[in-house]
Amino acid sequence: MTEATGIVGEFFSLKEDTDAELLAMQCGDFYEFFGEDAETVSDELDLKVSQKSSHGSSYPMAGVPLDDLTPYLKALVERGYRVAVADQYETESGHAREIQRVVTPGTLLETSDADAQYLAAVVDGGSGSDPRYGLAFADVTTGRFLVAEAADTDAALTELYRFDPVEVLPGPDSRTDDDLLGTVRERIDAALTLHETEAFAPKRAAHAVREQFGSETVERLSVGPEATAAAGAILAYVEETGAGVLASMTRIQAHHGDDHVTLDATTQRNLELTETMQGERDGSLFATIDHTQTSAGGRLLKEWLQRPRRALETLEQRQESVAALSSAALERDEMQDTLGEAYDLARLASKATHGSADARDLLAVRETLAVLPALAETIDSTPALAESPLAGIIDRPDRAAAAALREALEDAIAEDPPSTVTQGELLQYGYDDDLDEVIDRHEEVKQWLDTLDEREKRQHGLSHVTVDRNKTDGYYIQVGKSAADGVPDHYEQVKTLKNSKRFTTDELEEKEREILRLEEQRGELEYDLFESLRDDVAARAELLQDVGRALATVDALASLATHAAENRWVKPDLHRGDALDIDQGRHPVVEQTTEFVPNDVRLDGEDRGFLVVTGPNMSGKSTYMRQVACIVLLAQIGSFVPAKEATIGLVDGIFTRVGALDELAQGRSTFMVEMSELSNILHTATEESLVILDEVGRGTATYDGISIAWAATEYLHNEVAAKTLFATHYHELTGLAENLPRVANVHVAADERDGDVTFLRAVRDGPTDRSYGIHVADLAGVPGPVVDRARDVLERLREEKAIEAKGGHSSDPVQTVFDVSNGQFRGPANADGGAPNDTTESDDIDPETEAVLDDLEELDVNETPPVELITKVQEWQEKLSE
Ligand SMILES: Nc1ncnc2c1ncn2[C@@H]1O[C@H](COP(=O)(O)OP(=O)(O)OP(=O)(O)O)[C@@H](O)[C@H]1O
Repeated sequence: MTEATGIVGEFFSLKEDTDAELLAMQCGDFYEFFGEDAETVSDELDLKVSQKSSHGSSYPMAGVPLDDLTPYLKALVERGYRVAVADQYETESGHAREIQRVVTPGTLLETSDADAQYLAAVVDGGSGSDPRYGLAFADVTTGRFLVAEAADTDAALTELYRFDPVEVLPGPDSRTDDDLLGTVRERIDAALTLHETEAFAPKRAAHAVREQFGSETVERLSVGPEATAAAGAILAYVEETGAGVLASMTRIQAHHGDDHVTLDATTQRNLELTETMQGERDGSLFATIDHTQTSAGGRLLKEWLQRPRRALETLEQRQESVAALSSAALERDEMQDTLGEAYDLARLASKATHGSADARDLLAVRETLAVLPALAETIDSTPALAESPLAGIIDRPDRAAAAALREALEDAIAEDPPSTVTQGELLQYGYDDDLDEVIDRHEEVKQWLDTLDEREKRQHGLSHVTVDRNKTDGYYIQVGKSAADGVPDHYEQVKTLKNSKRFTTDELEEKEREILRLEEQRGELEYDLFESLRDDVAARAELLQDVGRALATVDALASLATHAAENRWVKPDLHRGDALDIDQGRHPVVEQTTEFVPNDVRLDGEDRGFLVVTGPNMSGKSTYMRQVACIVLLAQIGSFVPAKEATIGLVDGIFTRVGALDELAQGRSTFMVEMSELSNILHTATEESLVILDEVGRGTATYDGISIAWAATEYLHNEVAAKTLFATHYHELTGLAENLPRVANVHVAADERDGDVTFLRAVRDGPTDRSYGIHVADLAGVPGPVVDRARDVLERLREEKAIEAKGGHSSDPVQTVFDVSNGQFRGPANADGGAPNDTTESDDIDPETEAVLDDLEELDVNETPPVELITKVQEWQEKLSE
């Protein structure tokens, strides 16, 4: 094929200069895609492909009209493409084209989605075995910019999951980090972009960050070189893609994991914070409690849920506001109505800095600025609200500056401006003297033209006269056929129609020239004035962000108050101790759709820190445990909680391990996932954490499962000492309460009468006596013979098996035996006259088994890391099966 020339050749040569996957090149009134790009675009967006010939070859071509590019770009970027845009501009010798910007998922400004749109960078600065991460997150649509640090891969993933970026820029060392990137690919729906490595170079990055945010700010942040490199890389990337929004990034904030409750990625998913396990928004905790009126308020509330706080003072302040707002129903309604008038100020600020805000956007800025004093008025005139922290929230932005900007816009922008910015009618009369002069003259000529028909009728005794304009004929006087013969001599005919004739006159032509000139003059003058007004607004980006933040905060608090008031939620008492006491708690999401049976939860740091939750399948164990996690989480965003009364000791992290639904599809064995999640919890949870374990050990053979569950319980109890709820079908575990001082049993009650099970959903102290699993199988329609056979097998298992168990006090291990046949513990070891390991002396044990038993005896469970324990158990199993 011969080399393409002409515009196709130009397209390919521009394409070579960019690493974007697609190129849209302006050709006159269209943006065109050629070659493979045309085919991709046509497949994705259903565009028609035609052929363009160049130098004897033909090339696929697809195009979109100039004004329609934005929605197409948006659609392509949302499908994960990076699209370069080459604009055409005039030169002395014709025109030229140049790539002005590259639109990527993280730099797309034209989003209509209310969600935050984070661009993330992650830099690994540690050594191979000791990684240390720096992260930066920027939302170009709102100017929000944060840096964070993470001590290991899991912590880095937790932050990434928390911010849920749409595009991730891995630093040079992170690109080969399969642990990190593999999980990012699996769990986060983000485009991975390999940006030039120089952008991550420490010196260059630090310089960029100082230039953008000022040296002082950067020093105050005191983050390590990795986080600075990540921040610098983001700045370089935003600049290079040509998004033109750097000016809206007015502030850099450090996100300190320590201020927030640790919520690892798995937990965020398990608790269905922002979407359900099936990926739906509806049914998530966020969707349930969201009554915000503005998209900024919704974004903030979601951020609160994803980043619950640890600081008691912050939480109590939020609680006070929620309490005040929930007691003042009428005023809250009024404030929510007022908030309904607000637009997304942070996004408008970004549009202004980018130069894409039109007059309607500035009008939106003006209207939203007016919301602030309106809210302040309601707050000030309502004692309960005025005395709450709300008053301070409203006063935080510079209100005088906000009022001044609003007034400036009030005097400037026309009441109903068009969406184009080049054709005038954007500004009010009186805003600018020169403009007023043009407007006066323009109006005068318009007036002259508007009244011309009447004058012509009167002066020349004509009937059926109209004056109008169109593209081909310009201004004309149209006279009905019957009167057309009587027009004066100076009328010059321009066109004959079926029922009329069109004329012009010298005077009309002159006025036409004048009005065109005035229109152009007015358009240009207004555009210049508008641009400088827009620049003024852009220069106040930080103020707009402050006001936007204040409105969003009030909106989010009012939303919490609304939900609390409508659902009878109560204000929890927060404290720094261990006790968790929930009286008649409910699950915040399940209670919306079910006649919910409330349940109590009581945990303390002394004799009740670990609850083993048993109960039949389907009885409500998972719901109960999730309810506890959700209530604690809600309390730590400052919300009220679904309960009659609650006292909540603040936690530093919430960890969950619940049944994995979809991991198999992602190519990892369920059991492997289960174990790595367990391992993460055992390593990371602390004494101040809340741990929720649902059926740990289920993914493997029963005895493996029990052993792991058993060992994990001991470790969590003895070493970690976290507040834990552990639901299990292994009834053997209920015996642990006898040996481990902080373990207590609770069960979800069911009533069995005449072979029928009724779920009571009530949680009671003590273990359950049966599992009812076979009953559920029966309920589910498993064939009769299978159910009967299962009963037989169960019976036999109960008769034949006994499990050896080890108690808790590491200094003085207690040997106990749980006898499944009678559901009782036989320990301590020699309580029934013989130690369980008496059996090792039996004659028929082979040497391999004996070796395993010796090994087992020697192993100190409390001193052995859980993962090693698991490996050991697997080793023994293999030996025994040999
Ligand atoms: N307190 C409650 N009040 C009303 N309905 C409840 C309550 N708790 C649970 N449910 C309902 O009972 C059903 C089963 O609950 P859940 O999944 O928590 O049971 P489970 O004991 O964990 O089951 P399995 O052991 O089979 O996993 C769910 O549909 C849930 O909505």
